[in-house]
Amino acid sequence: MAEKPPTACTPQTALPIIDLTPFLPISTSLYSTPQAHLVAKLTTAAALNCACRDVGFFYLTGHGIPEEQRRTVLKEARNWFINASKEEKEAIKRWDIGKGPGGAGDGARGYQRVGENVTGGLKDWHEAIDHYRPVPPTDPPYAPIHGPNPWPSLQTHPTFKPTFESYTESCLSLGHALLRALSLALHPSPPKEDLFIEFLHNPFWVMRIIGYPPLSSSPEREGVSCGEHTDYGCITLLLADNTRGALQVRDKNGGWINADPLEGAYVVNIGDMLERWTNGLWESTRHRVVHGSGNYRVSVPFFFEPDWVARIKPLECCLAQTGGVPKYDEVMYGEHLLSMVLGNFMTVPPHTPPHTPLPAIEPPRVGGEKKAPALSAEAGGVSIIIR
Ligand SMILES: N=C(N)NCCCC[C@H](N)C(=O)O
Ligand SMILES: O=C(O)CCC(=O)C(=O)O
Ligand SMILES: [Fe+2]
Repeated sequence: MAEKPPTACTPQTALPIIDLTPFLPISTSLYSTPQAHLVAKLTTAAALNCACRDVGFFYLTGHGIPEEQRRTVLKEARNWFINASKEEKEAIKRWDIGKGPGGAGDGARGYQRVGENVTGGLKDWHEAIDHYRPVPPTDPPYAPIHGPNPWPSLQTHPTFKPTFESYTESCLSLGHALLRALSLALHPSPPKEDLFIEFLHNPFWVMRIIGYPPLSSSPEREGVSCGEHTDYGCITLLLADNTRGALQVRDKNGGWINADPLEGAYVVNIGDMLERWTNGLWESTRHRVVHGSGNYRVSVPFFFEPDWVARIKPLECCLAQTGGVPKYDEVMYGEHLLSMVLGNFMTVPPHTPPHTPLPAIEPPRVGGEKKAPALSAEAGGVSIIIR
């Protein structure tokens, strides 16, 4: 008789490590019986439930994406940020809605220079290329986020586009596998892996390719590289270079945990839609980037999201575990994303120094219980970091 999977959680002071192997397509050949396979899945699912409930962030191993592919993605990203000229960068710039050549511009896709992103009313100290799932040019529900994505020139960077396109495919497969595991984590008995299938016919996705110059290179030599926020969708698969001490995660006591890179693993966190589906059983955990060391840091978060038109409200099995009263209004995922994304940019005069407080903006939240993030309280780095 196979061993029973564990049920109790142990208290966490660091990010838990979750092995997804039992949910990969190859996994069927790894176990001697279907029963042994199920036990392995339930063991992973139980660990996932604890990780999502207690921390909201975890390291993911056994994810099936080759190390070589992950290294290549980071190499391409770094190469472009370091070597592309100012003109090459501006050639694929993001435009405010309708402000690009010939009325182009979706307000989201493309290159963003250092200081163009804002979080909680403050400028972020990073540059980035944002890509979104390409959608047909006139498909109404997606307006104004209509594709395609702008790519660096094939002449100067011929391997960039194929590298990121094949990486996107890998992340989508991984996203589906992880959502099956999360389903089982919420519904182990009887075992149910398909809670999310109806929301994932055509999963939306967002990929940010981010370059972080050292904060010491900012005119004010302080502030944050990316302000405190939650992510907007299902799950974030974070691939980052080996810089330590940059990404910080809020713990349940209001302190910060360093989410340093772990060789071969993804850093994964849950987003706003999972908080809503679970009726708050799993919170979409706040995090920020404070890149204090002297190198140029590169990261590539892949946001695996529900269908654009999916209507998200607490799931029955989660309501049953949380007193039966929904804490969140129903929301269409695409509307939530739009309201968040369009708040990420603000046209500011070029002479404004980074990290001067901008006019306060209320981050749009549809329903839910989240408070607007504090505008500047965290920027001075007064919080305690537990290592
Ligand atoms: N797609 C995602 N999650 N992007 C997060 C970007 C950083 C936070 C954002 N400026 C904000 O104000 O929310
Ligand atoms: O660069 C990182 O480590 C995290 C970036 C992030 O949180 C985001 O883009 O949403
Ligand atoms: Fe994030």
